[in-house]
Amino acid sequence: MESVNTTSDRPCDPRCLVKSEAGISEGNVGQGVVDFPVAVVLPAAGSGERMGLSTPKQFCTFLNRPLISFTIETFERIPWIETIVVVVAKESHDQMLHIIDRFHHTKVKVVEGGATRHRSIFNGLQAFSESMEGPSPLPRPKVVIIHDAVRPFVEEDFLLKITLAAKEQGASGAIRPLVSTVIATTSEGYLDHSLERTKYRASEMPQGFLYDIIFQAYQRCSEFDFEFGTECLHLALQYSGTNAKLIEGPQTLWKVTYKRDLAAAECVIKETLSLSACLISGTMAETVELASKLQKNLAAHSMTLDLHPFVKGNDELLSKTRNFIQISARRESLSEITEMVKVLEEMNHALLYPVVIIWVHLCMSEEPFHRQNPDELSSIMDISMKAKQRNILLYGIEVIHSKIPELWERSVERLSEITAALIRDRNPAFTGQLLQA
Ligand SMILES: Nc1ccn([C@@H]2O[C@H](COP(=O)(O)OP(=O)(O)OP(=O)(O)O)[C@@H](O)[C@H]2O)c(=O)n1
Ligand SMILES: O=P(O)(O)OC[C@@H](O)[C@@H](O)[C@@H](O)CO
Repeated sequence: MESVNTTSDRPCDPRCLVKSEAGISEGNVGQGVVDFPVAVVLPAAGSGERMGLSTPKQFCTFLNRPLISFTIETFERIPWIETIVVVVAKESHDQMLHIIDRFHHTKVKVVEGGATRHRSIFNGLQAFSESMEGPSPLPRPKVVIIHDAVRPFVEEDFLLKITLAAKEQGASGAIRPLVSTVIATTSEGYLDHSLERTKYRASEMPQGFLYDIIFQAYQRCSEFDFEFGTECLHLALQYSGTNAKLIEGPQTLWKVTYKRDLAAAECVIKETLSLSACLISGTMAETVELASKLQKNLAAHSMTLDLHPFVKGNDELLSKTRNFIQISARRESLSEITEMVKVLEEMNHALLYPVVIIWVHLCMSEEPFHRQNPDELSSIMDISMKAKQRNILLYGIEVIHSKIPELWERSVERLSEITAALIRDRNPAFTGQLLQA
């Protein structure tokens, strides 16, 4: 069992931007309501056979991070959750410690999993219990949340509902409507009967329990349960006589099981990252006009651009987004981009999610920038190569300020489309290029 640092030094989770727009700001949902210790057990010792990859799915990466890191981040941001126990296979122990260190995760303890999910969960629960052998136990929680490590999208307000219901009822669980009818088959592989779908629900995660109830259930359950069971709520009912309160959760609770689920998870995160951007335009009339047009056009792509000067130390502003668009007509502005990269690196702003910087060069003459300054092209590439190593993706776009209104409008439209695509896709392949709008 290992412990790691307990301070958190990270900018806002982009997914909380969604909540903040929905009026739910991170971190104050449960304060004052949860006045008892809460811990989480994340079973993550599976092999991910259905994913069909050599890497267990919890360690498959997207946006330069393993799936499990996104799930841990969700829980470590919640102030009323004290401890996160991650249960991994013995052979993944060092890899898990590396992930914790690499992404500065907090509150995390790592314990060894078992041959089945129930055995892994029980091992996780035992981390809180006195035992003759082994290191000193973690402080015993009043409520323990059990959540599959391969379900990265769970929101604080739903976790609060599950936690409070578990405190009151002894057990609680997330459910979702079935999307396919459940049928029973004969031994010959024919239809025996179908279940009336309205009477059934899919059991999802998170689930919450009074710690003593679920720990007792695992102490009493059979070898058959350990070997073949998949439902913690059943154990609580069968062995602790506790009937779980069922709470319908959002559709984002899905479990990453197949390859398509990994692609879907990446898509959800990218969508959330692209909701906002910081737009820096300087004071020149033409750049201010272009910024205003860009802001209006990107609103049509569901992107909110806030016009702000990029001020070092303005952590409140910088923590709100991971997208920065600098519009400039001056050649020297590349040095400003270098400074921006330096500030973002010092803030570790790209630790968890790739940061996008788009340098828009407004060419006031008919002679494109790259013809006027051929050596600058290599500078953009050099700056972007270094920035990419720190998860900062730098793109260049050149737009010529045509005197012909139709040409100018068409260029602005193309600039908007390219900008939206770069922010949304965050494709490292296009970094360092000077694209033409
Ligand atoms: N012995 C096991 C088996 C599963 N799990 C965890 O339980 C969660 C849900 O299980 P599942 O989706 O079935 O994961 P796998 O067993 O890895 O997937 P598969 O059945 O495709 O092999 C996952 O986070 C998985 O890592 C675990 O901790 N210990
Ligand atoms: O069954 P699997 O091992 O694929 O995954 C575990 C799921 O069954 C479980 O997370 C929910 O059904 C709730 O118990």
